[in-house]
Amino acid sequence: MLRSCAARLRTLGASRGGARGPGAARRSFASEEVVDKDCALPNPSWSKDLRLLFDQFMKKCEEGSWKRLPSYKRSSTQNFKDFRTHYVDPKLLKEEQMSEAQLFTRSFEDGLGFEYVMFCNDAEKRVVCFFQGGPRLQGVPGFTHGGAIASIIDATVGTCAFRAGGVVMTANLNINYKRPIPLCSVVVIDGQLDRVEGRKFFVSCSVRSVSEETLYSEATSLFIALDPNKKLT
Ligand SMILES: CCCCC/C=C\C/C=C\C/C=C\C/C=C\CCCC(=O)SCCNC(=O)CCNC(=O)[C@H](O)C(C)(C)COP(=O)(O)OP(=O)(O)OC[C@H]1O[C@@H](n2cnc3c(N)ncnc32)[C@H](O)[C@@H]1OP(=O)(O)O
Repeated sequence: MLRSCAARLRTLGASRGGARGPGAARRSFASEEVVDKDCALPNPSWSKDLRLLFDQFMKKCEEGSWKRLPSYKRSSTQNFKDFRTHYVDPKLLKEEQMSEAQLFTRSFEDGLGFEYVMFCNDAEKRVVCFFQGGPRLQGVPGFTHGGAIASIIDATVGTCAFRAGGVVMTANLNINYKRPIPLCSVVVIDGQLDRVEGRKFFVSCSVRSVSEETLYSEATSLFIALDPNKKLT
């Protein structure tokens, strides 16, 4: 069992699996069917700016070089199950806690937390994230909390590393906060895989205003592809 999981996790990098096709993902959960909504699609809380950027990049997807990445509160893909089986020590986690587990950046009601959509261009080794931070992400009055900015940066550069290297974890994330991000504004996070050294994936990104006039933050990061033969805990 573990060996086959390890083998599947090893191939995850090649398949760059993880995300499923667009639309809802179905999971049978006890008797009723749980339908996980694809959160990377417009909802009424999206501003005009966010919708415009979404429409622009959906057109690029039609041209073929970019791909929209679906995003769910919970992932029930085989990759995710393999990750849990292989790396999560059952003694550390209680089942009832795990049943409540959700992706942190997808754990807020529409419009209150992280509203975002990511597009990837594997040929250019880039992931672009359009992010609208809601009112529950306030740091100093009127501006987005630095930890919330770090979370969406981690998710964006992490997705960039994941597309190239499969199951990765953040080893290092350095952020220079240049200008505060006004709460509820839309920003463009442009992630770029800079180099790969063995299991080390170096990814950088900028966080800019929609007009590109304001550079809010810049970050560098190191992600490590997990070694299935090494325990995490
Ligand atoms: C991921 C999902 C899995 C399932 C996928 C399915 C569906 C999901 C779909 C999409 C997912 C998309 C993207 C994911 C998005 C975001 C990812 C979020 C990631 C996180 O939010 S994750 C939480 C925070 N993260 C941690 O909780 C990690 C704690 N940490 C550790 O668990 C270990 O630390 C680990 C595993 C990182 C490495 O451990 P290890 O034993 O495998 O590797 P080792 O230590 O041997 O280092 C190997 C080489 O890296 C160098 N190195 C290591 N650390 C360094 C550092 N800090 N600075 C400079 N160099 C460093 C060494 O110096 C050596 O270099 P050299 O080879 O040259 O000697």
